[in-house]
Amino acid sequence: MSVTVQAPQQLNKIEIDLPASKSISNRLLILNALSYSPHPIKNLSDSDDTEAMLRVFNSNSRAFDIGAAGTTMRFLTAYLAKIVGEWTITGSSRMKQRPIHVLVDALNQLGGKVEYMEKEGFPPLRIFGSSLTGGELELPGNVSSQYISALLMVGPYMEQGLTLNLTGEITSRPYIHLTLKLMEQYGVKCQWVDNKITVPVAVYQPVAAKVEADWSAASYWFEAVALAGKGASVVLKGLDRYSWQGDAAVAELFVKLGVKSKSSQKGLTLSNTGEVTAHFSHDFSKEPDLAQTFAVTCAFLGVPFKLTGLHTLKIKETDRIQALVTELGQFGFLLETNDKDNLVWKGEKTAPQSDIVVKTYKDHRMAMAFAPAALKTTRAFAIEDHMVVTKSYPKFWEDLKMAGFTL
Ligand SMILES: O=C(O)C1=C[C@@H](OP(=O)(O)O)[C@@H](O)[C@H](O)C1
Ligand SMILES: C=C(OP(=O)(O)O)C(=O)O
Repeated sequence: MSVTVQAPQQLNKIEIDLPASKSISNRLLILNALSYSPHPIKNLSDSDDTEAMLRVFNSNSRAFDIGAAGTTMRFLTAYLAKIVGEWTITGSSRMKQRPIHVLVDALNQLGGKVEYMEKEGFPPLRIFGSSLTGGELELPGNVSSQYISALLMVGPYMEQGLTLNLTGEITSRPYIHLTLKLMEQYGVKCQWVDNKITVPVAVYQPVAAKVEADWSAASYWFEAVALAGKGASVVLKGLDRYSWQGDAAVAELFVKLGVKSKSSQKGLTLSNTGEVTAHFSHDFSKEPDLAQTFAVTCAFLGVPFKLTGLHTLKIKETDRIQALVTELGQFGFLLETNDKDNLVWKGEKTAPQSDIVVKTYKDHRMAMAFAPAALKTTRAFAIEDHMVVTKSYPKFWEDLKMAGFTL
């Protein structure tokens, strides 16, 4: 299935109810379980990734399939390693290509027993849950922060607590910070000094927690306002400028692409100032999920760019570096990359292909990053397998329609 996207003439007086953050939802589900919380979580995400986590918690089975949800796979692996019993956990074909050995090695060193069921280093896993001894451990911090968050949340229940010495350049740092802040909300305070994070032996205190709106999802509305031109505006209801989500950085970053934002009682109002930078460069190692939004926005605004810090993009839902090169290429943008950690556009263009169908590669962010580009194309284009958006933003297409897009 695919959808053809046509944009409205203008974007004005639009109000959007953003989805709840899947990152916060999936952390709170683990923390609620570990604290035996009687409180339901308010505003829980309705994304596939959170549904996958809920299915596990509501199941009597010992064998779980979490689909394409990275956080669910990583957080549950650590969680199940401390719940007595024998468990298996698998996922989509892509999930079986996303490495997990850093986490598995760590759990096995901390007294756990986790085995690979197929390919060494990748899901599916067999987990023999028991009490974990814990202690001090060296761990690469430059592959995925999700391994670190997974271990930290279970850390207070390890016999000796947990001390992680992170090696390499720490990637996706704000997500680790988010984990620590939520753990603190449940009464466990850790210490993070330089590359060392220390988790005390402790017991979580249940709290009535509420999930914030998702800042990564907000990025597609910043993009739409940027591409719609001067005078465009959108209100993102209930979005708070002060958030522990690292992707809140999108607000500051989009100022360079002509979008300013202002908080009000309603939420955050985005408006287009018409002031756009001549060149955009940024290191996305703290906000990897924003890279696609910026690549597409800059290209369609005609702003040459250099995006760096993209090393984790190759092991996400798809190889996002290659996917961007190929799909922006269909529109005539000639991108360059070292195929490792950067993406560069020097402003070179050729004629776009006719009858473009954007491939999404089972990646929600490919669909959502390309849809607003319709505001800049003279011919409508299609997006393939468009319902991939349910991974994080199930009502994305409904919201676009509300904003005047024709699908
Ligand atoms: O902890 C989290 O909630 C996430 C961490 C990031 O992954 P990496 O740490 O693998 O970069 C991010 O890309 C993902 O969407 C959500
Ligand atoms: C990378 C992402 O998710 P995950 O790693 O949790 O599958 C994402 O949502 O962009």
